[in-house]
Amino acid sequence: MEFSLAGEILSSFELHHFYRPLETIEHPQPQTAIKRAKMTLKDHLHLRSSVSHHPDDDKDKEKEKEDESTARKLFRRLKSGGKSDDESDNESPKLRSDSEAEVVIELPPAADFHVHLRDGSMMETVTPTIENGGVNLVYVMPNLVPPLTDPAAAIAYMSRLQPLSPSTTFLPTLYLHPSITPATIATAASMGIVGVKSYPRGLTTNSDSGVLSYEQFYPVFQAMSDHDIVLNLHGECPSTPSEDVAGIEDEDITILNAESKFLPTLLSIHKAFPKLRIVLEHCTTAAAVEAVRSCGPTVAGTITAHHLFLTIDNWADDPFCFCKPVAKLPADRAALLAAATSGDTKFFLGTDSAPHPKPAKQGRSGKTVAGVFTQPYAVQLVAEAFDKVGKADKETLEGFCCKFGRDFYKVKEKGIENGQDKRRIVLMRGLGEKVVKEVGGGEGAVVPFRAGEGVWSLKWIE
Ligand SMILES: O=C1C[C@@H](C(=O)O)NC(=O)N1
Repeated sequence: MEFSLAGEILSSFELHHFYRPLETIEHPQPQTAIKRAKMTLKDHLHLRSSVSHHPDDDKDKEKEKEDESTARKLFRRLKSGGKSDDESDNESPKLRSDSEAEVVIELPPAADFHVHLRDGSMMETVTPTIENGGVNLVYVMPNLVPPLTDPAAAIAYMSRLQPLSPSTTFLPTLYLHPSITPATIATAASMGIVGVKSYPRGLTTNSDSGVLSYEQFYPVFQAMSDHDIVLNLHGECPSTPSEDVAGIEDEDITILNAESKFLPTLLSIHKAFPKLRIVLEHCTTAAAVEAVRSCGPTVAGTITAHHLFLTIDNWADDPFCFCKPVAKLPADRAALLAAATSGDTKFFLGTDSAPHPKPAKQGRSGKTVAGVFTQPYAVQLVAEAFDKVGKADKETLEGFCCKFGRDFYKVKEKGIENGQDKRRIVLMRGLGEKVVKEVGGGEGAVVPFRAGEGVWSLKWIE
Protein backbone atom coordinates (compact mmCIF):
# COMPACT_ATOMS: atom_id res chain seq x y z
CA MET A 1 0.00 0.00 0.00
CA GLU A 2 1.26 3.51 -0.89
CA PHE A 3 1.23 6.15 1.80
CA SER A 4 1.91 9.79 1.14
CA LEU A 5 3.42 12.23 3.58
CA ALA A 6 0.84 14.99 3.36
CA GLY A 7 0.52 18.15 5.39
CA GLU A 8 3.28 19.96 7.19
CA ILE A 9 6.80 18.67 7.45
CA LEU A 10 7.41 17.12 10.85
CA SER A 11 9.79 18.88 13.16
CA SER A 12 13.26 17.39 13.33
CA PHE A 13 12.54 16.12 16.84
CA GLU A 14 9.50 14.21 15.66
CA LEU A 15 11.37 12.58 12.79
CA HIS A 16 14.27 11.72 15.05
CA HIS A 17 11.90 10.30 17.60
CA PHE A 18 9.98 8.11 15.18
CA TYR A 19 13.09 6.81 13.41
CA ARG A 20 14.99 5.86 16.54
CA PRO A 21 15.32 2.10 16.94
CA LEU A 22 12.47 1.08 19.23
CA GLU A 23 14.59 -0.37 22.02
CA THR A 24 16.61 2.81 22.44
CA ILE A 25 13.62 4.92 23.51
CA GLU A 26 14.34 4.91 27.20
CA HIS A 27 12.27 7.57 28.82
CA PRO A 28 9.95 9.28 26.37
CA GLN A 29 8.64 12.71 27.31
CA PRO A 30 5.95 13.14 24.69
CA GLN A 31 4.12 15.92 26.51
CA THR A 32 6.86 18.45 26.29
CA ALA A 33 8.64 17.25 23.22
CA ILE A 34 6.09 16.61 20.49
CA LYS A 35 4.51 19.58 18.81
CA ARG A 36 1.19 19.39 17.07
CA ALA A 37 1.72 17.94 13.62
CA LYS A 38 -0.78 17.90 10.78
CA MET A 39 -0.24 14.24 10.05
CA THR A 40 -2.80 11.82 8.81
CA LEU A 41 -3.21 8.41 10.39
CA LYS A 42 -1.60 6.83 7.33
CA ASP A 43 1.42 9.14 7.56
CA HIS A 44 1.65 8.03 11.12
CA LEU A 45 1.48 4.32 10.25
CA HIS A 46 3.94 4.90 7.40
CA LEU A 47 6.48 6.33 9.84
CA ARG A 48 5.95 3.36 12.11
CA SER A 49 6.52 0.81 9.36
CA SER A 50 9.61 2.74 8.27
CA VAL A 51 10.84 2.31 11.82
CA SER A 52 10.35 -1.41 11.67
CA HIS A 53 12.25 -1.61 8.35
CA HIS A 54 15.27 0.39 9.42
CA PRO A 55 18.38 -1.42 8.07
CA ASP A 56 19.99 -1.39 11.51
CA ASP A 57 17.14 -3.59 12.67
CA ASP A 58 18.66 -6.63 10.96
CA LYS A 59 21.98 -6.16 12.80
CA ASP A 60 20.28 -6.03 16.14
CA LYS A 61 17.63 -8.63 15.44
CA GLU A 62 19.10 -11.39 17.60
CA LYS A 63 19.72 -9.05 20.49
CA GLU A 64 16.24 -7.55 20.23
CA LYS A 65 14.66 -10.99 20.34
CA GLU A 66 16.24 -11.55 23.72
CA ASP A 67 15.12 -8.17 25.01
CA GLU A 68 11.70 -7.28 26.31
CA SER A 69 9.90 -4.55 24.41
CA THR A 70 10.02 -0.95 25.59
CA ALA A 71 6.38 -1.12 26.70
CA ARG A 72 6.93 -4.19 28.82
CA LYS A 73 10.06 -2.73 30.42
CA LEU A 74 8.15 0.41 31.28
CA PHE A 75 5.27 -1.62 32.68
CA ARG A 76 7.66 -3.58 34.92
CA ARG A 77 9.00 -0.31 36.28
CA LEU A 78 5.46 1.07 36.72
CA LYS A 79 4.31 -2.02 38.59
CA SER A 80 6.78 -1.18 41.29
CA GLY A 81 5.85 2.51 41.35
CA GLY A 82 9.44 3.34 40.40
CA LYS A 83 10.76 1.41 43.43
CA SER A 84 13.17 -1.51 43.26
CA ASP A 85 11.64 -4.99 43.49
CA ASP A 86 12.58 -5.23 47.17
CA GLU A 87 10.90 -1.95 48.09
CA SER A 88 7.77 -2.53 46.00
CA ASP A 89 4.30 -2.72 47.60
CA ASN A 90 3.32 -5.14 44.87
CA GLU A 91 3.96 -8.72 45.88
CA SER A 92 5.95 -10.65 43.29
CA PRO A 93 4.73 -14.20 43.90
CA LYS A 94 7.00 -17.00 42.77
CA LEU A 95 5.39 -18.19 39.54
CA ARG A 96 5.32 -21.79 38.43
CA SER A 97 7.15 -22.48 35.18
CA ASP A 98 5.25 -22.30 31.88
CA SER A 99 5.46 -26.08 31.50
CA GLU A 100 3.29 -26.47 34.61
CA ALA A 101 0.38 -24.45 33.18
CA GLU A 102 -3.01 -26.19 33.44
CA VAL A 103 -4.20 -24.62 30.17
CA VAL A 104 -2.17 -23.01 27.35
CA ILE A 105 -3.81 -21.08 24.51
CA GLU A 106 -1.92 -19.35 21.70
CA LEU A 107 -3.61 -16.49 19.87
CA PRO A 108 -2.77 -13.61 17.55
CA PRO A 109 -2.46 -10.27 19.38
CA ALA A 110 -5.82 -8.92 20.55
CA ALA A 111 -7.50 -5.63 19.61
CA ASP A 112 -9.22 -3.48 22.23
CA PHE A 113 -11.88 -1.26 20.69
CA HIS A 114 -12.49 1.04 23.67
CA VAL A 115 -9.65 2.37 25.79
CA HIS A 116 -9.03 5.49 27.86
CA LEU A 117 -5.34 6.41 27.87
CA ARG A 118 -5.67 10.03 29.11
CA ASP A 119 -2.87 12.57 28.59
CA GLY A 120 0.19 13.82 30.49
CA SER A 121 1.52 11.75 33.38
CA MET A 122 -1.47 9.37 33.52
CA MET A 123 -0.94 8.62 29.82
CA GLU A 124 2.69 7.82 30.59
CA THR A 125 1.59 5.48 33.37
CA VAL A 126 -1.09 3.48 31.56
CA THR A 127 -0.04 3.34 27.90
CA PRO A 128 2.92 1.00 28.51
CA THR A 129 0.51 -1.48 30.13
CA ILE A 130 -1.33 -2.19 26.85
CA GLU A 131 1.04 -4.97 25.80
CA ASN A 132 0.84 -6.70 29.14
CA GLY A 133 -2.85 -7.23 28.40
CA GLY A 134 -2.10 -9.04 25.12
CA VAL A 135 -3.24 -6.18 22.89
CA ASN A 136 -1.48 -4.56 19.91
CA LEU A 137 -4.30 -2.38 18.52
CA VAL A 138 -6.36 0.09 20.54
CA TYR A 139 -9.25 2.36 19.65
CA VAL A 140 -8.64 5.42 21.78
CA MET A 141 -11.43 7.45 23.40
CA PRO A 142 -11.44 11.23 22.96
CA ASN A 143 -12.74 12.39 26.39
CA LEU A 144 -9.62 14.33 27.30
CA VAL A 145 -9.71 17.73 28.95
CA PRO A 146 -10.47 19.59 26.69
CA PRO A 147 -12.16 16.91 24.55
CA LEU A 148 -10.74 15.99 21.13
CA THR A 149 -13.11 17.76 18.75
CA ASP A 150 -10.51 18.68 16.12
CA PRO A 151 -9.10 16.04 13.72
CA ALA A 152 -5.54 17.44 13.79
CA ALA A 153 -5.55 17.37 17.60
CA ALA A 154 -6.69 13.74 17.57
CA ILE A 155 -3.86 12.71 15.23
CA ALA A 156 -1.34 14.69 17.30
CA TYR A 157 -2.59 12.79 20.37
CA MET A 158 -1.76 9.51 18.61
CA SER A 159 1.79 10.83 18.15
CA ARG A 160 2.08 11.42 21.88
CA LEU A 161 0.90 7.88 22.61
CA GLN A 162 3.04 6.07 20.07
CA PRO A 163 6.47 6.32 21.76
CA LEU A 164 5.00 4.90 24.96
CA SER A 165 4.06 1.61 23.29
CA PRO A 166 5.93 1.49 19.97
CA SER A 167 4.47 -1.81 18.73
CA THR A 168 0.84 -0.78 19.30
CA THR A 169 -1.46 0.59 16.59
CA PHE A 170 -3.48 3.53 17.98
CA LEU A 171 -6.76 4.38 16.22
CA PRO A 172 -8.07 7.93 16.73
CA THR A 173 -11.60 9.14 17.45
CA LEU A 174 -13.34 12.50 17.78
CA TYR A 175 -15.71 13.67 20.53
CA LEU A 176 -19.20 14.45 19.21
CA HIS A 177 -19.76 18.15 19.83
CA PRO A 178 -21.77 21.01 18.26
CA SER A 179 -18.54 22.39 16.76
CA ILE A 180 -18.34 19.30 14.54
CA THR A 181 -19.97 19.84 11.15
CA PRO A 182 -20.26 17.69 8.01
CA ALA A 183 -17.18 19.57 6.73
CA THR A 184 -15.25 18.49 9.86
CA ILE A 185 -16.23 14.91 9.10
CA ALA A 186 -14.88 15.19 5.55
CA THR A 187 -11.57 16.51 6.93
CA ALA A 188 -11.53 13.83 9.62
CA ALA A 189 -12.04 11.11 7.01
CA SER A 190 -9.20 12.45 4.87
CA MET A 191 -6.90 12.38 7.90
CA GLY A 192 -7.79 8.83 8.90
CA ILE A 193 -10.02 9.45 11.92
CA VAL A 194 -11.86 6.17 12.44
CA GLY A 195 -14.89 7.11 14.53
CA VAL A 196 -16.81 9.71 16.51
CA LYS A 197 -17.79 9.03 20.11
CA SER A 198 -20.94 10.44 21.60
CA TYR A 199 -21.24 11.00 25.35
CA PRO A 200 -24.56 11.91 26.90
CA ARG A 201 -23.91 15.21 28.68
CA GLY A 202 -22.79 14.95 32.29
CA LEU A 203 -23.27 11.20 32.65
CA THR A 204 -19.68 10.05 33.02
CA THR A 205 -16.05 11.17 33.18
CA ASN A 206 -15.30 14.28 31.08
CA SER A 207 -18.72 14.31 29.46
CA ASP A 208 -19.61 17.92 30.30
CA SER A 209 -19.43 18.86 26.61
CA GLY A 210 -21.54 15.88 25.60
CA VAL A 211 -24.81 15.46 23.74
CA LEU A 212 -28.25 16.61 24.85
CA SER A 213 -30.18 15.71 21.71
CA TYR A 214 -29.18 13.36 18.91
CA GLU A 215 -31.42 14.85 16.19
CA GLN A 216 -29.29 17.99 16.04
CA PHE A 217 -26.42 15.80 14.80
CA TYR A 218 -28.32 14.08 11.99
CA PRO A 219 -26.48 16.05 9.24
CA VAL A 220 -23.20 14.98 10.90
CA PHE A 221 -24.38 11.36 11.04
CA GLN A 222 -25.23 11.54 7.33
CA ALA A 223 -21.69 12.76 6.59
CA MET A 224 -20.27 9.98 8.76
CA SER A 225 -22.32 7.44 6.87
CA ASP A 226 -21.11 8.89 3.54
CA HIS A 227 -17.46 8.82 4.67
CA ASP A 228 -17.78 5.43 6.40
CA ILE A 229 -16.83 6.78 9.84
CA VAL A 230 -18.10 4.79 12.83
CA LEU A 231 -20.50 6.25 15.42
CA ASN A 232 -19.69 5.09 18.96
CA LEU A 233 -22.54 5.49 21.40
CA HIS A 234 -22.28 5.71 25.15
CA GLY A 235 -25.80 4.38 25.47
CA GLU A 236 -27.35 5.86 28.59
CA CYS A 237 -30.11 8.36 29.33
CA PRO A 238 -29.77 10.96 32.09
CA SER A 239 -31.35 10.08 35.42
CA THR A 240 -34.55 11.66 36.71
CA PRO A 241 -33.38 14.51 38.99
CA SER A 242 -33.10 13.08 42.49
CA GLU A 243 -35.02 16.04 43.98
CA ASP A 244 -38.02 15.05 41.82
CA VAL A 245 -40.04 13.11 44.40
CA ALA A 246 -43.18 12.55 42.31
CA GLY A 247 -41.88 9.30 40.79
CA ILE A 248 -43.65 7.82 37.75
CA GLU A 249 -42.79 4.16 37.56
CA ASP A 250 -42.49 3.77 33.79
CA GLU A 251 -40.66 7.02 33.22
CA ASP A 252 -38.21 7.15 36.10
CA ILE A 253 -34.62 6.80 35.06
CA THR A 254 -31.75 5.82 37.35
CA ILE A 255 -28.36 4.37 36.60
CA LEU A 256 -30.00 0.93 36.76
CA ASN A 257 -32.26 1.41 33.72
CA ALA A 258 -30.33 4.24 32.00
CA GLU A 259 -29.09 1.87 29.30
CA SER A 260 -32.37 0.10 28.53
CA LYS A 261 -34.09 3.52 28.30
CA PHE A 262 -31.51 4.53 25.69
CA LEU A 263 -32.12 1.57 23.37
CA PRO A 264 -34.99 3.21 21.40
CA THR A 265 -32.52 5.99 20.52
CA LEU A 266 -30.09 3.42 19.12
CA LEU A 267 -32.88 1.89 17.05
CA SER A 268 -34.05 5.23 15.68
CA ILE A 269 -30.53 6.35 14.66
CA HIS A 270 -30.02 2.98 12.95
CA LYS A 271 -33.37 3.30 11.18
CA ALA A 272 -32.53 6.80 9.94
CA PHE A 273 -28.97 5.83 8.86
CA PRO A 274 -28.99 2.12 8.02
CA LYS A 275 -25.55 2.30 6.37
CA LEU A 276 -23.90 4.13 9.26
CA ARG A 277 -21.74 1.72 11.27
CA ILE A 278 -22.72 2.10 14.93
CA VAL A 279 -21.21 0.53 18.03
CA LEU A 280 -23.23 0.40 21.22
CA GLU A 281 -20.35 0.69 23.67
CA HIS A 282 -19.93 -1.37 26.84
CA CYS A 283 -23.25 -3.25 26.73
CA THR A 284 -24.35 -4.13 30.26
CA THR A 285 -27.83 -5.62 29.90
CA ALA A 286 -29.63 -8.51 28.26
CA ALA A 287 -31.83 -5.85 26.63
CA ALA A 288 -28.81 -4.17 25.02
CA VAL A 289 -27.62 -7.51 23.61
CA GLU A 290 -31.08 -8.11 22.16
CA ALA A 291 -31.24 -4.61 20.66
CA VAL A 292 -27.86 -5.02 18.93
CA ARG A 293 -28.95 -8.42 17.60
CA SER A 294 -32.20 -6.97 16.27
CA CYS A 295 -30.37 -4.42 14.10
CA GLY A 296 -28.73 -5.01 10.73
CA PRO A 297 -25.04 -5.86 10.24
CA THR A 298 -23.97 -2.22 10.54
CA VAL A 299 -24.67 -2.29 14.29
CA ALA A 300 -22.36 -4.02 16.78
CA GLY A 301 -21.73 -3.94 20.53
CA THR A 302 -18.58 -3.92 22.63
CA ILE A 303 -18.38 -5.80 25.91
CA THR A 304 -15.83 -5.01 28.62
CA ALA A 305 -13.82 -7.55 30.61
CA HIS A 306 -15.08 -6.25 33.96
CA HIS A 307 -18.77 -6.49 33.06
CA LEU A 308 -18.19 -10.23 32.58
CA PHE A 309 -17.42 -10.40 36.32
CA LEU A 310 -19.47 -7.72 38.06
CA THR A 311 -23.05 -7.26 39.24
CA ILE A 312 -24.68 -4.46 41.24
CA ASP A 313 -23.53 -5.90 44.56
CA ASN A 314 -19.87 -5.52 43.60
CA TRP A 315 -19.86 -1.80 42.92
CA ALA A 316 -22.37 -0.92 45.65
CA ASP A 317 -19.62 -0.97 48.26
CA ASP A 318 -16.43 -0.86 46.18
CA PRO A 319 -15.48 2.28 44.24
CA PHE A 320 -12.89 0.30 42.25
CA CYS A 321 -15.76 -1.64 40.65
CA PHE A 322 -17.79 1.49 39.86
CA CYS A 323 -18.04 2.59 36.24
CA LYS A 324 -20.64 3.89 33.79
CA PRO A 325 -22.73 2.16 32.74
CA VAL A 326 -22.84 0.31 36.06
CA ALA A 327 -22.89 -3.48 36.15
CA LYS A 328 -26.43 -4.81 36.42
CA LEU A 329 -28.12 -8.06 37.48
CA PRO A 330 -26.65 -11.57 37.42
CA ALA A 331 -29.00 -12.38 34.52
CA ASP A 332 -27.57 -9.43 32.58
CA ARG A 333 -24.03 -10.60 33.22
CA ALA A 334 -25.04 -14.06 32.03
CA ALA A 335 -26.44 -12.53 28.82
CA LEU A 336 -23.15 -10.66 28.24
CA LEU A 337 -21.12 -13.83 28.76
CA ALA A 338 -23.43 -15.73 26.43
CA ALA A 339 -23.12 -13.04 23.73
CA ALA A 340 -19.33 -12.77 24.08
CA THR A 341 -18.85 -16.55 23.85
CA SER A 342 -21.53 -17.16 21.20
CA GLY A 343 -19.34 -16.61 18.15
CA ASP A 344 -21.73 -13.84 17.06
CA THR A 345 -19.53 -11.42 15.12
CA LYS A 346 -21.58 -8.44 16.37
CA PHE A 347 -19.93 -8.62 19.82
CA PHE A 348 -16.26 -7.94 20.47
CA LEU A 349 -13.83 -6.66 23.08
CA GLY A 350 -13.81 -3.02 24.10
CA THR A 351 -12.48 -2.91 27.67
CA ASP A 352 -13.44 0.67 28.52
CA SER A 353 -10.34 0.48 30.70
CA ALA A 354 -10.58 3.81 32.50
CA PRO A 355 -7.71 4.76 34.82
CA HIS A 356 -8.19 7.25 37.63
CA PRO A 357 -5.75 8.09 40.43
CA LYS A 358 -6.44 6.06 43.57
CA PRO A 359 -7.43 9.10 45.71
CA ALA A 360 -10.04 10.12 43.11
CA LYS A 361 -11.53 6.62 43.07
CA GLN A 362 -11.66 6.69 46.85
CA GLY A 363 -13.72 9.85 46.63
CA ARG A 364 -11.27 12.01 48.54
CA SER A 365 -12.50 15.14 46.79
CA GLY A 366 -16.19 14.53 47.40
CA LYS A 367 -17.49 11.56 45.46
CA THR A 368 -15.95 8.71 43.53
CA VAL A 369 -15.29 8.83 39.79
CA ALA A 370 -16.53 6.29 37.23
CA GLY A 371 -14.03 3.92 35.63
CA VAL A 372 -12.48 0.47 36.07
CA PHE A 373 -8.85 -0.02 35.06
CA THR A 374 -8.26 -3.35 33.26
CA GLN A 375 -5.67 -2.51 30.58
CA PRO A 376 -2.72 -4.61 31.89
CA TYR A 377 -4.88 -7.75 32.13
CA ALA A 378 -7.39 -7.24 29.30
CA VAL A 379 -7.20 -10.64 27.59
CA GLN A 380 -6.26 -12.54 30.76
CA LEU A 381 -9.50 -11.36 32.40
CA VAL A 382 -11.60 -12.31 29.38
CA ALA A 383 -10.02 -15.79 29.37
CA GLU A 384 -10.84 -16.23 33.04
CA ALA A 385 -14.45 -15.13 32.55
CA PHE A 386 -14.89 -17.41 29.52
CA ASP A 387 -13.33 -20.26 31.50
CA LYS A 388 -16.07 -19.99 34.12
CA VAL A 389 -18.60 -21.00 31.47
CA GLY A 390 -16.34 -23.61 29.86
CA LYS A 391 -15.58 -21.41 26.85
CA ALA A 392 -11.91 -20.52 27.23
CA ASP A 393 -11.01 -22.18 23.96
CA LYS A 394 -8.88 -20.79 21.15
CA GLU A 395 -11.68 -20.24 18.64
CA THR A 396 -14.02 -18.44 21.03
CA LEU A 397 -11.31 -16.21 22.48
CA GLU A 398 -9.83 -15.43 19.08
CA GLY A 399 -13.19 -14.39 17.63
CA PHE A 400 -14.10 -12.07 20.50
CA CYS A 401 -10.66 -10.63 21.35
CA CYS A 402 -8.82 -10.61 18.01
CA LYS A 403 -11.05 -10.96 14.97
CA PHE A 404 -14.64 -9.67 15.10
CA GLY A 405 -13.70 -6.11 16.08
CA ARG A 406 -11.00 -5.86 13.43
CA ASP A 407 -13.51 -7.09 10.83
CA PHE A 408 -16.24 -4.66 11.90
CA TYR A 409 -13.78 -1.74 11.77
CA LYS A 410 -12.46 -2.95 8.36
CA VAL A 411 -8.94 -2.75 9.74
CA LYS A 412 -7.44 -4.88 6.97
CA GLU A 413 -9.55 -3.49 4.14
CA LYS A 414 -8.68 0.10 5.09
CA GLY A 415 -5.00 -0.62 5.85
CA ILE A 416 -5.25 1.06 9.23
CA GLU A 417 -3.07 -1.39 11.10
CA ASN A 418 0.67 -1.74 10.88
CA GLY A 419 0.86 -5.26 9.45
CA GLN A 420 4.46 -5.90 10.54
CA ASP A 421 3.64 -7.49 13.88
CA LYS A 422 4.05 -11.23 13.51
CA ARG A 423 4.11 -11.96 17.24
CA ARG A 424 1.60 -14.17 19.07
CA ILE A 425 0.31 -14.16 22.60
CA VAL A 426 0.19 -17.19 24.88
CA LEU A 427 -2.36 -17.42 27.69
CA MET A 428 -1.63 -19.72 30.60
CA ARG A 429 -3.80 -20.72 33.54
CA GLY A 430 -2.51 -21.83 36.91
CA LEU A 431 0.95 -20.27 37.18
CA GLY A 432 0.11 -18.46 40.42
CA GLU A 433 0.20 -14.94 39.03
CA LYS A 434 -1.61 -12.15 40.92
CA VAL A 435 -2.93 -8.81 39.69
CA VAL A 436 -0.53 -6.10 40.91
CA LYS A 437 -1.85 -3.90 43.71
CA GLU A 438 -1.04 -0.62 41.96
CA VAL A 439 0.39 0.66 38.71
CA GLY A 440 2.54 3.79 38.93
CA GLY A 441 3.39 5.57 42.13
CA GLY A 442 2.40 8.33 44.55
CA GLU A 443 -0.83 10.27 44.13
CA GLY A 444 -1.03 9.16 40.49
CA ALA A 445 -1.05 5.43 41.29
CA VAL A 446 -3.87 3.47 39.67
CA VAL A 447 -5.48 0.41 41.26
CA PRO A 448 -6.27 -2.26 38.68
CA PHE A 449 -9.43 -4.34 38.67
CA ARG A 450 -9.15 -7.37 41.00
CA ALA A 451 -5.92 -6.05 42.52
CA GLY A 452 -4.11 -8.75 44.48
CA GLU A 453 -6.29 -11.57 43.12
CA GLY A 454 -5.18 -14.54 41.04
CA VAL A 455 -5.08 -14.03 37.28
CA TRP A 456 -4.16 -15.91 34.11
CA SER A 457 -0.63 -15.31 32.78
CA LEU A 458 0.23 -14.00 29.34
CA LYS A 459 3.44 -13.84 27.37
CA TRP A 460 4.39 -12.70 23.86
CA ILE A 461 6.30 -14.94 21.49
CA GLU A 462 7.96 -14.14 18.15
O1 LIG B 1 -17.86 5.99 29.80
C1 LIG B 1 -17.08 5.97 30.72
C2 LIG B 1 -15.93 6.90 30.77
C3 LIG B 1 -14.87 6.35 31.59
C4 LIG B 1 -13.76 7.34 31.90
O2 LIG B 1 -13.28 7.34 33.03
O3 LIG B 1 -13.36 8.07 31.00
N1 LIG B 1 -15.33 5.75 32.79
C5 LIG B 1 -16.48 5.04 32.79
O4 LIG B 1 -16.80 4.37 33.75
N2 LIG B 1 -17.31 5.12 31.74
